[in-house]
Amino acid sequence: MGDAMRGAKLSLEGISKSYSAGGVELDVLKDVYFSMVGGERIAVTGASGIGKSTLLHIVGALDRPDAGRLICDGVDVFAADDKHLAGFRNRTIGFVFQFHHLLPEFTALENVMLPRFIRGEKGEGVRKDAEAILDRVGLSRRLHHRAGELSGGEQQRVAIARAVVGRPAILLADEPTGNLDGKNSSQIHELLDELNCETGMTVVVVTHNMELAGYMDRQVTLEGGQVVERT
Ligand SMILES: Nc1ncnc2c1ncn2[C@@H]1O[C@H](COP(=O)(O)OP(=O)(O)OP(=O)(O)O)[C@@H](O)[C@H]1O
Repeated sequence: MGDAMRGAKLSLEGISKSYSAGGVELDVLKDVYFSMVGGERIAVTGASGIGKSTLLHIVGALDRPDAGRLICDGVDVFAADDKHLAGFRNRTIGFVFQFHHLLPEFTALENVMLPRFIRGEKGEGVRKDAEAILDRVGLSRRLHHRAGELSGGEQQRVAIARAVVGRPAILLADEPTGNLDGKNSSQIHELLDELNCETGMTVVVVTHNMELAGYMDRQVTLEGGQVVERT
């Protein structure tokens, strides 16, 4: 996988986020303070609907908070204009969604090359990197399968390959095993662990699986709009 990635130092300082829907105001995140150092593996747990995805979307700059700052290696992320924000998302963050969001008509290889094309990179290097990372996640024999033809576990591995092909400092995974059986679920967690070890990238995983959460360096729970440290 070439040169090592490195986790970034990231802090949330007084982050708040509310939604209003149907005349009801919902305060999902309330003045959240939370820091992570580079290379940590963090599990985020909490009841359904408590705000885990909301938190992850803000950490990944997919959504803006109503108040508070996100500081990444000393830079105030949301103070930047949309162009720089897109740059942060594209270069610093890798995002794995619960339902992978692959393009079903495109091959595994094309899906993994896509983020690099979006960055404006092209050429043989992009293909080689995509092939290498697909090999790394055990899919060297599925490069030219359409994403829609792969099994659930294979699709999620392609999604992880796509998230890390740009060598992000931070990998955010929102219930990446939510739709997988126990064996596939363990394999995905092992893969995330190995990538963390090999590259030094920070890994933040939202999971309902307390046993898998127990293997992470830190476990935090979202409760009453706050991040509570468990370990
Ligand atoms: N765009 C939105 N507009 C209005 N309400 C929203 C919006 N997005 C989320 N919510 C509400 O905010 C709360 C937190 O949602 P979120 O998806 O962050 O929870 P979660 O902890 O990830 O849930 P789950 O474990 O079920 O995936 C929920 O009650 C949800 O209904």
